[in-house]
Amino acid sequence: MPRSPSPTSEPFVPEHPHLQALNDAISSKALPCSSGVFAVQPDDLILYYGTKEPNSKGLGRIDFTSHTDDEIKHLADSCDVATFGRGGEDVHDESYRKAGKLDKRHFASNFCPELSGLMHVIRHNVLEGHNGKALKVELYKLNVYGPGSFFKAHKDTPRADNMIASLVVVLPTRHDGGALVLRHEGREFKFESAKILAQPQAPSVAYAAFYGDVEHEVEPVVSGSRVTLTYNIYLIDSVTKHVQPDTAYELALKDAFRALLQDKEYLPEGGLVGFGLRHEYPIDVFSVTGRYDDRDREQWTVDKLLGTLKGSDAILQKACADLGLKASLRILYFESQSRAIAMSKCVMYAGYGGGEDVWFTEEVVSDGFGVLIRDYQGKTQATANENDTEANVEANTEDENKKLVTVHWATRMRASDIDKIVTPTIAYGNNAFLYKVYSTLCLIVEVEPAESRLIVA
Ligand SMILES: O=C(O)CCC(=O)C(=O)O
Ligand SMILES: [Fe+2]
Repeated sequence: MPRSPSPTSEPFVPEHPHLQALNDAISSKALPCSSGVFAVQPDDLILYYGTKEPNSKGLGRIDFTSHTDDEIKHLADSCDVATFGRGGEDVHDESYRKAGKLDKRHFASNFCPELSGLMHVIRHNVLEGHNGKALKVELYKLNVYGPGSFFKAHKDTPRADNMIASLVVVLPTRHDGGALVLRHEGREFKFESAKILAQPQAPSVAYAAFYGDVEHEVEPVVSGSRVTLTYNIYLIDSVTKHVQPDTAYELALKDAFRALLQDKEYLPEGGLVGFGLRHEYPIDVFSVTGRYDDRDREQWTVDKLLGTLKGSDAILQKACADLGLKASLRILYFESQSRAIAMSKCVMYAGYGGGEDVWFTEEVVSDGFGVLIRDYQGKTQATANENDTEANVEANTEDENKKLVTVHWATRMRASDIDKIVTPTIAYGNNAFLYKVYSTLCLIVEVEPAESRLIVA
C-alpha cells in the first residue's frame, strides 16, 4: 500500500496558544502503569497443574513459599511452548517469543486478583476517567520463563472492545533478568520483578497492570525461572457508582479548555478541535470478497468505543463531557491516489468502492460516513507528495471534493500513526470473518460560535 512520507517526523507545534496549552496538559501525563509488590496469604501461593495428555509429565503441586528447583523444573517441563498472535494466527517462533505456557484448563492457582485485594490496588489507575465503571479480570495463562526465555516487543491482542488492560502477576521464584519493559509516547518504564522479589519479605507477588495497547517486552531471563500468571482486564458497567475526584491532570486540562472557550476571539464562528488519541483501540476488520453490504455499515462506527477509552484519552473525553462539549471519535484514512485525508465515523476497508486504492473519497462523503479534511496537523494535503506544489494539490482537492473541513489539532496522532491512516491489515478470504486490530483514533471536539458558548464552572 503506498504511503506518504511521514509528516509526523517533524516537531508538532499546535497553531494557537490555546491548543498548545491543551497539548501541554495532555503531554504531562506519565506512562500509565500500576506495578509493585503485593503481600498475599501463604495459601494464595499454591498452584496445582497437570494434563491428561499422552505426553503429560503427571500432576504437580507447588507451594511457592517453599518450592524447590526440581519442582520448578517439573512445572517448566509440563508446559507447552508459548505462541503469539501474528496477523490472524497463533504462531510459535522462538526468535520472537521463547517461554513455556500452560492454558488455564491445565492449572489452578489459589491466587485470586479479586479476593486478594490486588484489583482494588490497581483499579483506580486502570479506571482513570471512568466514573460508574468496574473491572472484570479473567485468568489467561501461566508462563514459565526459564534461562534465555524472553518475549519481544508487542501489544496484547485485543479480544473485545472492552478489553482494556493486562495484568501480570509474577510468583515468588528466584530469577535474574526478565524485566518487563513498557514503552509509550517516548517514555519507558521497567518492571523488574527479579529485584522486587529478591527483597526478603512476607509472602508476596510482584504485579504490573498496563493498558494492552502499550508496547511491552520481556527481557531475557538470565538465571532461575520467572513464573507468571497473566490476566485480561475488561471494563464493565458497575451497579455501584464509583466516583473518583478530578486529578491534578484533569483539572489542568479543564482549565486549558475553559481558557479557550472564554476567549471570544478564538474560533469566533466555532470550529473543530482535534486530538490524536494517546492510546490505540480495537477496530473490527473483516475479510471480504466483493462489495460489502451498506446496511452493515452502522455497526462499524467508532463512536461505540467512546465508553472504553484508556487513561489520558478517557480523562479527555470525561473533561469534554463535564464541560458540556460534544466530542466524537473519528478514524483518519489517507487515500494514496487522490492524497485526500478522510475523517470517518466508520471503519473502512479495501474493497469499498470496488478497488484496493479507491475507497472513500467520494463514496464515503456522499454516503454520509465522513468528510475530507483540509489539513492534518498543520500540513495541507499538498505535503503528502513532495513533487506537488501546494497550489496544485489544493486546486485539485477543491475540484474533486466539495466538503473540506478544517480541524484545529491540539495533539497530533503519534509518530507511527500516519501509517495507520492508510489502512489496518486487511486479509482477503472468501468469507467475511472478523477480528480486531489496534487502530489510532482521534477525538473531535465541537466548539460553538463565541456568541453561544457556555462555560461550565
Ligand atoms: O510476563 C510479562 O511480564 C508479560 C507477558 C506478556 O507480555 C504476555 O504474555 O503477553
Ligand atoms: Fe503481552
